[in-house]
Amino acid sequence: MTGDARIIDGKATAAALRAEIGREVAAIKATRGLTPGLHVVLVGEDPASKVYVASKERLAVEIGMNSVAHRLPAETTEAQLLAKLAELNADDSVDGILVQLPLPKHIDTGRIIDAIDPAKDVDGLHPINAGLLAGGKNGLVPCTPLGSMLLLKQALPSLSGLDAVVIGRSELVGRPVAQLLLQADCTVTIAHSRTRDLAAVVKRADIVIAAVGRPRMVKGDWIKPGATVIDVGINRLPDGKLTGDVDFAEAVKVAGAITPVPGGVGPMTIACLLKNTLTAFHARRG
Ligand SMILES: NC(=O)C1=CN([C@@H]2O[C@H](COP(=O)(O)OP(=O)(O)OC[C@H]3O[C@@H](n4cnc5c(N)ncnc54)[C@H](OP(=O)(O)O)[C@@H]3O)[C@@H](O)[C@H]2O)C=CC1
Ligand SMILES: Nc1nc(=O)c2c([nH]1)NC[C@@H]1CN(c3ccc(C(=O)N[C@@H](CCC(=O)O)C(=O)O)cc3)C=[N+]21
Repeated sequence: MTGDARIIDGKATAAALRAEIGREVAAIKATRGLTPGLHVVLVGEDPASKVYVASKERLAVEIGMNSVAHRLPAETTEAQLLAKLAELNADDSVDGILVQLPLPKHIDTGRIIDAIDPAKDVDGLHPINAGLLAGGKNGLVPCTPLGSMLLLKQALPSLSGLDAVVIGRSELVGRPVAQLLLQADCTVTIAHSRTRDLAAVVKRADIVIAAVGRPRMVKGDWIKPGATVIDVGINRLPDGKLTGDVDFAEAVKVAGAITPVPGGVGPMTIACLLKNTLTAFHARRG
């Protein structure tokens, strides 16, 4: 492989996906007088979370959805948060519920996720949705894995038989993206902090999905020439800039195609949240 990799444009792909969803929302309004509704619950004052929630709210409004952010104080108790979720579960106008993570330490995240109606769980984190995905039967699929797969399929029309390495095994990203790759008939390896000789494991891969949370950890000489690299990492450097988990400057010289940070998986995550809200709307309200 000579020359630089093709840069996969997540920003443009996400904008196109949002425009398509916007047209569907408009059609639902015109023909049925209904508006899909997304509700994001934010507990506390985490600055990064505040920015994400504002961005989700703005983009949902832009495509014509009802978008409500429930901002609760940091001292909200688990019981109060469960009561808020019960209220949203019972409200027929609420199609999607997302509880922004991380939650304050005094709240048990698992208990909160379990309390979301799986039919409204647009983050795809409820054990029912995770279980369906593990069984190869999709319910609501987590947004970042879904967005990563859409970008991957843009670069590689056929994934069947390819070697895929996922670095990271979190419930939010690594595990579900590995399930989707398996569904697409890849041979999947899941690497994590105990993996021996990560560089050699990555070197075998036709597809690398990096979801680690360590800035520029994946080096250019780990990448098989021509491989497709999806960088999920969002790391803020001391100078305020964002960088991925892949050393982009090095990897772009070796890979066949690569996603940038920013402008890669991040915008797709939000577009897929809106897509999941529409999917949840149709599944519940026809
Ligand atoms: N683009 C987007 O929309 C989103 C981006 N992100 C970003 O993706 C990244 C991952 O997020 P998330 O999955 O939530 O993170 P977690 O911290 O939950 O998981 C990180 C995973 O990486 C593994 N890991 C850590 N260090 C190493 C190492 N040195 N070598 C190999 N594996 C390692 C961990 O292994 P172990 O299990 O053994 O501890 C763990 O499985 C972060 O940068 C996050 O900001 C997250 C969500 C959305
Ligand atoms: N319940 C829950 N679900 C999530 O999906 C979830 C979460 N909690 N907590 C935090 C992480 C992180 N996350 C991002 C979404 C969009 C961008 C994004 O759009 N990033 C832009 C840049 C934004 C900027 O400049 O700050 C980009 O990569 O181009 C990033 C990160 C969703 N998360």
